[in-house]
Amino acid sequence: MTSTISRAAGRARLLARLALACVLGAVAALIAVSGPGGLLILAIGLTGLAVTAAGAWWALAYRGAVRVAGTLLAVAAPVTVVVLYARADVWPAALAAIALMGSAVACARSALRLVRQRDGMPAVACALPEHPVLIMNPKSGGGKVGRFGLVEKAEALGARVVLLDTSVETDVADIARRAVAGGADLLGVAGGDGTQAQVAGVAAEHDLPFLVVPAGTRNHFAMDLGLDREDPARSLDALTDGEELRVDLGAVGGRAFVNTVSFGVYAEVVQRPEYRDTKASTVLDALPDLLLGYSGHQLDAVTDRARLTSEQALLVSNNPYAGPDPMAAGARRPRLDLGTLGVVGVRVNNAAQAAEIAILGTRATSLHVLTSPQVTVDSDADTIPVAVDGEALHLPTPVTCDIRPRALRVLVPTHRPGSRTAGPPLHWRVIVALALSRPESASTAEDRPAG
Ligand SMILES: Nc1ncnc2c1ncn2[C@@H]1O[C@H](COP(=O)(O)OP(=O)(O)OP(=O)(O)O)[C@@H](O)[C@H]1O
Repeated sequence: MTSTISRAAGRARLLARLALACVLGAVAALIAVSGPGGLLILAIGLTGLAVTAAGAWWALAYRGAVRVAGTLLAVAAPVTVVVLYARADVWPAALAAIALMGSAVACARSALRLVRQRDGMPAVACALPEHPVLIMNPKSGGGKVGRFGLVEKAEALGARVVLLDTSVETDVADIARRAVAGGADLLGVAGGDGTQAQVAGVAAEHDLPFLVVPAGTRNHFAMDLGLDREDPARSLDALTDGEELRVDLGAVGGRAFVNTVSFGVYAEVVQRPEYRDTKASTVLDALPDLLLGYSGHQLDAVTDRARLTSEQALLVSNNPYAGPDPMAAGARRPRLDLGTLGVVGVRVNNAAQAAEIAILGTRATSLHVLTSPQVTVDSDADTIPVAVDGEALHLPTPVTCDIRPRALRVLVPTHRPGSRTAGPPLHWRVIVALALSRPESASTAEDRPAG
C-alpha cells in the first residue's frame, strides 16, 4: 500500500515538474520571437478573447440587429486572431506557446488528480438492507427504467418497487414516508436529481440508507458520488455488495437538495412553461430582459463572511464545485462531505464586464466565488423563483440555504467507477510546492489512507 502511494506521489511530482517546464517553454517560445513579437502575440490573443466575450454578451443580452452583430463579432474575433498571427508571421511561436500551455495545464491537472485520488470520500462497511424500497420514474431519462430493465432487476434482488404515476403530480416524499412506516430499511430512487433530493430528505430524516439509481437525464449527484451513469443497473449491485458514504445534504425552505439551488436568471428561465421542450430558444428569448434588468429580481445574499448585493444570478451548491461555473458541462464537486455550501454570484451589466470575466475568471469583480455553511438570499419581492435541483419553485423571501453535514447515508456498490475524472481546481502554487517537494516528504505528507 505504502509503496503504491509513494509511486503515485513520485509520479505526481514528476508531472508537476513537467507542467512547470511546459510553462517555461511557453514563455521561452514567446521571448524567442524576434523584436516585440512575443508581446504582440499576447496582446492579439487577449484582445481576441475580450472581443469574443463582448460579442457573446451582445448576442445574449440583446435581440435583433445587435444580436446578429454580436454573434458575427464573437465568430469573427478568433478568426481574425488566427489571420493576424499568420500575417505577422508569429504563428509558429503562437502555436508552440498555446500547445505548451495546454500541455502544462494537462500535466498539472493529472498531478493534482494523483494526489487527490487518495483524498476521496471515505466509504465504510455497512449492513445490507433486508427490506429495500425503490421509487422508479418510468419517464426519467427518456425511459431508462424500462430500457435497463430496472424493475425486474431490483425485484430479483429482493427490493419492493413503487412505480411513479406520472399522469398526475405525485408527492414522492409522501410515498417515501409511507414506505418507512411500512418497514423499509432502505429508500432508493431511479429518476432525476429533483426526485432523488426529495426522497434523500426523507431517508436522512429517518437515518436510513439511500440508494441512487442514475436513471435521470443529467444525474449530477450520481456523477459526484462516483456511480456508473452509463449503466444505472450497476447501482443495484449495492443491494448485495455495497458500502456506505456519508455525505452532506443541502436544505432550502424546508426541502432537501442534493446538487444546487439557483436564484435569478436561471431560476427565472426554468419557470417558463416552454423551457422543458425548447430549452435553447426559451433561454435566448428570456435573457435580454433578465440580463439588462428589465425583468427579474435583483438579489442580495448574506454568507458567514460576505454580503453580495444586486446579483443577477446566484447559485448555491451542496459542497463547492471545482470550477467557477457549476452549470458548465462536466462541472464537478470533488467531495460531498466538506460541510459547506458553494456560492457563486454573478452580476454582468455590460460587454466590458463580460470581457473581464473571460480574461480574469474568478478574479473578475463581477464574479464572486465563495463557501459558507449558510446563505440567506433576499429581494424586494415577497416571493422569488428558485430552481431546486432543477425543479421550478417559488419561495417566500428571505430564502435561507443551510448544509446538514453528513446527514445522508448513501449505499453505493463496492465496485464503482469512482469520481477520478473530477477536474481538481488548478492552483499553480500547489503545483510549484509539489514540484519542489522532496521524495520522502512528499510520500510522508501524502501517505494518508484512501479510507
Ligand atoms: N413527482 C412527480 N410526479 C409526477 N410526474 C413526475 C414527477 N417527477 C417527475 N415527473 C415526470 O417525470 C419526467 C421525468 O422527470 P425526472 O426529473 O425524473 O427526469 P429527467 O427530467 O429525465 O432528469 P433530470 O432531472 O436529470 O433532467 C418529468 O418530465 C415529469 O413529467
